[in-house]
Amino acid sequence: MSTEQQWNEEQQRVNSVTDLIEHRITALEEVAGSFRGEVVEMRKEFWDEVTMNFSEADDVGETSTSMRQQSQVLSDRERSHLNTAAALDKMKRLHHSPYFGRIDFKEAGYADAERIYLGIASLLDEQEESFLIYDWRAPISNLYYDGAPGPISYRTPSGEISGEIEMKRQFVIRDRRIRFMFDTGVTIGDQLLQAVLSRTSDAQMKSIVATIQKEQNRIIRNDRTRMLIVQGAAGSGKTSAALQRVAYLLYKYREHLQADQMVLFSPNPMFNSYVSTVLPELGEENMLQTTFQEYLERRLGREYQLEDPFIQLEYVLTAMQEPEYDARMSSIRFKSSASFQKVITRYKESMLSGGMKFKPVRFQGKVIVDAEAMAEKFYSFGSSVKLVSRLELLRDWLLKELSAFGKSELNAPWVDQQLDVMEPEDLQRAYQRLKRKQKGKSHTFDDFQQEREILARMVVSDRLKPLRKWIKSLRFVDIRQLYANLFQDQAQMVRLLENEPLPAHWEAISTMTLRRLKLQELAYEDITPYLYLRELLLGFHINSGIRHVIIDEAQDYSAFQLAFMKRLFPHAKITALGDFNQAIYAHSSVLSGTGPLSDLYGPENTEVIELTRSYRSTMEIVEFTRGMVPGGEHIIPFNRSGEKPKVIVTADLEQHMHHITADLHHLIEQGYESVAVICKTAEESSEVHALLSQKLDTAPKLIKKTTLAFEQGVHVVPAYLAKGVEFDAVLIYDGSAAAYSHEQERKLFYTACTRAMHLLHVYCLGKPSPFISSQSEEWYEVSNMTATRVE
Ligand SMILES: Nc1ncnc2c1ncn2[C@@H]1O[C@H](COP(=O)(O)OP(=O)(O)OP(=O)(O)O)[C@@H](O)[C@H]1O
Repeated sequence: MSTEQQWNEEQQRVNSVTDLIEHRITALEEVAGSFRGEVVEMRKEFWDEVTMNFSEADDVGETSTSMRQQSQVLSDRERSHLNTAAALDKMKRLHHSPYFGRIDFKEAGYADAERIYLGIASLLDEQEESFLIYDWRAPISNLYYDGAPGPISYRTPSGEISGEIEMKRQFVIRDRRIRFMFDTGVTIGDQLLQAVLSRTSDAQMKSIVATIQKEQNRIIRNDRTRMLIVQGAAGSGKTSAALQRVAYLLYKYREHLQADQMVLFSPNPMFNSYVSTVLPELGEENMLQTTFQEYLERRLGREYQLEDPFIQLEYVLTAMQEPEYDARMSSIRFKSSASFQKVITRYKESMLSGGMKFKPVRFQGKVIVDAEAMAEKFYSFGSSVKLVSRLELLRDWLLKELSAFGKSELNAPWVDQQLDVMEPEDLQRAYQRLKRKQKGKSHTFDDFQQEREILARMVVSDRLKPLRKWIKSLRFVDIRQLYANLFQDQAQMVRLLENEPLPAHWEAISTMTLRRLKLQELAYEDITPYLYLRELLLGFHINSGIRHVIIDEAQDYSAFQLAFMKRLFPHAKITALGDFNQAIYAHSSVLSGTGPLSDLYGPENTEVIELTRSYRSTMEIVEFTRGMVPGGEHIIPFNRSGEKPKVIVTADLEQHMHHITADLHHLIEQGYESVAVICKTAEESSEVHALLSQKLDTAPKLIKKTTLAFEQGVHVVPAYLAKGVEFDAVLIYDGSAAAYSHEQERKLFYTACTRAMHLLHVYCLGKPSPFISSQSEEWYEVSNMTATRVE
C-alpha cells in the first residue's frame, strides 16, 4: 500500500472515531445538563422533601431518617453528575487528539494481527465490545513503549501473552486532522521527539505519554519495588517519568488508590506550580504536593525560628571569609550524617539510666513540682519499664499532683479575687456546667458555701487547664535542654560516637549550636536531628495513609532526613529521583552505589534505574555542560542541534550590563518565550533585577523562594531556585572565576547551565570559571569584549 493510501485510510479512521467521540460528547452534555438541573432543583427542594416535624419527641427520629434518605439521594445524584462530568472531560480531551500510536500485534495462535491504537484514555466502539482506543496505561500498551517490531510478550492480570509486533506507528493528530504519521522502530520516534523537544518551553510541564522512552517506561511501570531510585542526568526526564508514573499507578490501582494517598516532595513551592498541570492533563487528580521545609515548619515552626535550606545554602556560598565558616561546614556535614542519627539513638538509650531533663511544673511563677522531683520519680519506675511508658507514668503522677494542688488552691486569695470580679455570664456558665455535670437534675445555688466552692473549683480548673494540657502532651520533657546537652558535654559525645572521631572544630560547633538554641533558633542542619530526638522520646508521628512518596531532587536530602521520612511514612513505597551532579547542598546524599538512599530499605527492596540520555537541551549545550562534571562523558545528548554555547567575557559592570541587556532585547525580539538570567544568590538576583528593570521595557520577574507561580517571560533567578525547571534561553549572569571556582560551586554552576533548552550564554565579569576554561574550546564560542568600548 502506498504511503498516501495508508495516510488516507488512517485519516478515515480518525474521522469515524472523532464522529463517535462527538456523538458521545453530545449525549453526555445532555445527561450532564439534566443532572445539573436536577441537582440544583433537589438542593432547592431539599427542605420541602424531607418530612419536617420537630414538635413531638418521636417525630425527631422520623425527621432525621427522612433527611438522611434525602441527602443520600442527593449525594448519589451528585456523584453521578461528577462521573458524567469526568467522562465528558475525557471525551473532550480525546476529541482534541484521539490517539498517538498504533501497534499491530499478532497474538500467538491467531491468524491476523490486531490493530491497537493508544491514547490518553480508552474508548469503546458503539457496541461497547472492542476498544477503538486503548489507554496508554493498559497492559497491552506496554508493547508500544517496550518493544520493537518482532516477537514479544506482555503481562496481564490473567497471565503472560506472547506474539509478534508487526508494525509500530506514530501519529500527531490535532482537531480531526493527522498532522504527522510515521512508522518507527524500538525508540519511539526520534522524529516526533525532535519535534516535541524543539518547541518553546511552557510555564507548565507537559505530559510525555506520546514519546515515553523505553528506560523511562521502566520507571513508570515499576510497581513492585519498595524503594525505586532513579539517578538521572539533568534533563533526562526524571520528573516527567515520575509524574506519568503517578498517573499509571492511579490507573492500575484505581480500585484501591486515590490521589490523596500519594505525596510529592518538591524542591520549592514554585516547582509545585510548574508540575501541577501534568496529571490533570492526563485526566487524573493531582497528588498531594509539599516541601520538606513545609513539613518541618508545621512540626516546629511555632516553637522555633527555623532556618530554611536556601538561607543555609546562601551562607555556604557567600560566607567563605567568615571566621566560623569551616566550623559551620563541619557542623552541617556532621549533623546531616547517619552517624549523628546513631548518636541520637544511642543518646536516647543512655537516658534509660540517667540524664533525662525536665521542666518544672509551674503555676503563677510558683513551682508545683520541681525538675529534680520529676527526675527522681521518672527513674523510680525501674529499668525494665520502657522510656515512653515511664514518661506516661510520670505524666499520670503529675496530673494527680496537679489535682491535689488545685484542691489546695481553692481558698487561695487569687481565687477570691477572681470570684469577686465574676460577671453574670460567668455565673451563668458555671451554672450551666454544673447542670450538665449533674445530667439535668434540677439544681439551684441555694447554699452560699456550696456555691462558692463550685465556683472556686471552676475558676481553679479553668486556670489549670493549659497546664493540664501541657502535661498531657508531655511538654514537661525539656527537649531543648537535652539537645543542648549533646553539645555541652564533650566526653558524652565522644562516648556516643563510639569509634567515630569528633567532627573537626567541635568547640566552635558547640558554641554555635548553643548560641542559636538560646535565641530560639534552629539552623537548618539542626532541625531534623532536633525533631528526631523529640520523636524518639515522645513518640513518632506517622502518616500511615500515604501509599506512595515521590521525592524529587532526592540528592538534596541528607541521610538523616531520608531516615526520618522512612519513619514518617511506614506504609509507603518510595520513588526517589535525583542527580548527584546537581547535589548543591553541603549535606547532599549520593543516589546510586552504597549510600543512605539505597541503605534505607536494603538491597532486596531497592531498585536503581539510571537515565543517561538528556532530552532538555540541544546537543551543543549537553556537550558543553557534561564537561563540567566528573563522569559527564556518560551523559548522552539527544540528537537535536542548536547554536554552540557562548561565553562572553566583559571588563566592567557597565559593559557587562550593556551586553546582557542587548542580548535580552534581541531574544525577546526573536520570540523566545521564557528567558532566565541566572544569578548565584538571592542578593545578586535582586540587584540584577533592579538594574534590568531600569533597562528593559517590561520589568523582568524576580523569582524568590516564596514565589508560587512559574510564568513565561524574562526571569531573574538564583541558581538554586531554578532547580527542576527549564527555560528556552539561559543567560548566566556571571560565570567568572570569581563567582564559580570552589569545588562546592561546581554543581551549582552545572545545575544553572543545564536549565537551558535551546540557547545558553554565559556572561563572565572577568576571567571565566575554571569549570569552563578547563574544557576544550571546541564546545563553546568565546567573545572577548574586554577590549571593546560600550557606545
Ligand atoms: N520521553 C520524552 N518525551 C518528550 N519530552 C521529554 C521526554 N523525556 C523528557 N522530556 C522533556 O525533557 C525535559 C526535561 O525533563 P525533566 O524536567 O523531567 O527532566 P529531569 O531529569 O527531571 O531534569 P532535571 O534533573 O535537570 O531537573 C522536559 O522538557 C521534558 O518534557
